[in-house]
Amino acid sequence: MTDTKRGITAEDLYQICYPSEPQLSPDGTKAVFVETKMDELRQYQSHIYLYSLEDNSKTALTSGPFRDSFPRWSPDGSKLCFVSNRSGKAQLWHLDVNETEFKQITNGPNGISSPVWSPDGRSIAFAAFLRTGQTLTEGTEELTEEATPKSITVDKMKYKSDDSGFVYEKNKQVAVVNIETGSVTQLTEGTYDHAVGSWSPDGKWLAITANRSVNPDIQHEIDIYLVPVEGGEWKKITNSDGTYAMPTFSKDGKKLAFIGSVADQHLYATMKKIWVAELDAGTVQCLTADWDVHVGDATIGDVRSPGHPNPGAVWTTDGQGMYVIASEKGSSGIYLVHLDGSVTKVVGGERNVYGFTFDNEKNSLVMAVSDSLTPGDLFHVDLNTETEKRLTDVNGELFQEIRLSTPEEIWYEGAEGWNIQGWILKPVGFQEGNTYPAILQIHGGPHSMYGHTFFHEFQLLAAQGYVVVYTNPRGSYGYGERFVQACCGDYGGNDYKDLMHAVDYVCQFDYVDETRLGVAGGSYGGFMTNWIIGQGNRFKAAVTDRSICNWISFYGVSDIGYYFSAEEIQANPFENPEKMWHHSPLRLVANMETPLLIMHGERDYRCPIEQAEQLYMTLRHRGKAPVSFIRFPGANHEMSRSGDPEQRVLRLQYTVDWFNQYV
Ligand SMILES: CC(=O)N[C@@H](C)C(=O)N[C@@H](C)C(=O)O
Repeated sequence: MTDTKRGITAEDLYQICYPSEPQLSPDGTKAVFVETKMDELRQYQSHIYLYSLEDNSKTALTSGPFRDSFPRWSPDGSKLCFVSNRSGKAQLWHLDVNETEFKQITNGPNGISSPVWSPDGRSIAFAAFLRTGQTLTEGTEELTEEATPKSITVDKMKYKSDDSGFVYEKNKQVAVVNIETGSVTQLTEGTYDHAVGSWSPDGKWLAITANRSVNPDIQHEIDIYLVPVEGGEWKKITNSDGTYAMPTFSKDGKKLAFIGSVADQHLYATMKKIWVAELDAGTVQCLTADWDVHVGDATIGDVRSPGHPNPGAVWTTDGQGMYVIASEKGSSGIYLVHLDGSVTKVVGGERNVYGFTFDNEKNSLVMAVSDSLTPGDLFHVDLNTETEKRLTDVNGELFQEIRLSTPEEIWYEGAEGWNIQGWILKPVGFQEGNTYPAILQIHGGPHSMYGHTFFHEFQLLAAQGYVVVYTNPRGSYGYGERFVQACCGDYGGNDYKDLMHAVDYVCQFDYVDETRLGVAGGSYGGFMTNWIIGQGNRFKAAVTDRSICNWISFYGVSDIGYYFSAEEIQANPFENPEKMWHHSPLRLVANMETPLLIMHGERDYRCPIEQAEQLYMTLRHRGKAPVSFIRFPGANHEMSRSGDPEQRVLRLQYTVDWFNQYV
């Protein structure tokens, strides 16, 4: 039989869509969710869909050239609210399920997000960005930046952020809107960022989070507060000793569960735990102190942007535990954490669960899942019968014509004899007896996790005839706290060796042509790519994306530079510049002879483009190896995952062309 399927292309990205934010109706008979895809103009659209679990029908509730998100059922399931930019800015909209008309509820000057229904279904709490001194209740003045301000006074250290640009003078405030009258009560103010958590079951309190420390620039703690909705004294639940998020009330209102980690540890390399506050006793306890697993989805892919709203800790009906997403050995699943600290896996498998939702009685759940061959779909799980059913196949038609490569899991010995997990994608159309070039892919973070999720770029390289090797060196999530922290202060040390051992490991296979190797990575993965080509000429070509090459300048130009370097490099430019320089690939430029493609977004505030400029200039000046520099105007650090679709496709094409030319 002839194989009529084809390999995936860069342009297939325009067709790939994914569902997110599933929300089961309280009675468990239907689910709403967001489906994100690109339109004919290659712009993103997100719409709200309704899936009936009774007749398995799928209906679009919204349409048009808009971004709709945050669908949320009212507690009795008769109404829906969602956030949409259909009137210009992201505002809260309301939809009666028996009617087709939407009603706009908020008119905040700068848009809103994160709606949460009150238990009586009359009000909705939400978050809104406001300029210092600006309120939600007075006027609707636009918070637009002057097109070209004549000057900007910077007096904070946290004055810019990769996703929001310049954030000086703006803060996130929490408010409540009455959906009948539209009247808005702003609950928070001041120069602090606040986030909505959950309502107490009696509707009197709102649990929120905020960093209200004296100096938020250097004090990173985020506390949980209870704010009385009708006004009055706040209650502080945590003790400014960590970063805590997503508080949820137990059904009896006596406890709060939340996710976080204590402050005396690393901000980025500390696994998140589950905490419970007993509100009457005023105690806070970590439930999962002995569970060496990260709570949250640490998986990294390239179809969705990370950080989709996830439900946090969802209490069981008997209040004896809570369901959460956690990440282990390349998979993320749903776990039940009991009040005594014991943990049961509820939904496992070699896959990436990136969202879930329960009905009121916790009889069933709907989850959003990706795996190595599926960008994302929804599944229903009946917890009583323990049966699982696939609800959607959003890319079914497209993927019917595409031949994907199925990854093979490997475990190999890294530095110091550590056991390292990784995967090999063989080329599409692989034939025994042939040899193939191989590309080592390195993830960023470094505290994230490659795993059982869809990676378009890897499939594209496999379709182009490459073996793709991707592993989780030390520093990755999924293998316990010691493992995730093991690269801190040692960038380019044993993390580098773990990666090189992966290359040694795959080069044992007859089908790998060890004279034709390439290496690629983004962000920390870009740092490591630069580091690797500074060590020698083992690779024929390299592609470094949104990379870091000089920690001394990164410290001052990155939105997180001054504290990220302190934890990750364990140095700063005024106390130990030698260490900053020691770990900088720019130091190794005299050794670099590998053809290098440098790609970088011009509005990347995480790893600003000056990093790419320094590397490009020195390599060009030295003139020993081909180097090409592609700048992406307007693109930020998330470009490869959620940026302009045409730029994403171009980036993939440049990558393939570079490897095809030099490997
Ligand atoms: C915490 C952080 O943003 N680290 C960056 C240096 C990084 O490596 N980011 C990764 C997740 C990326 O892929 O962009």
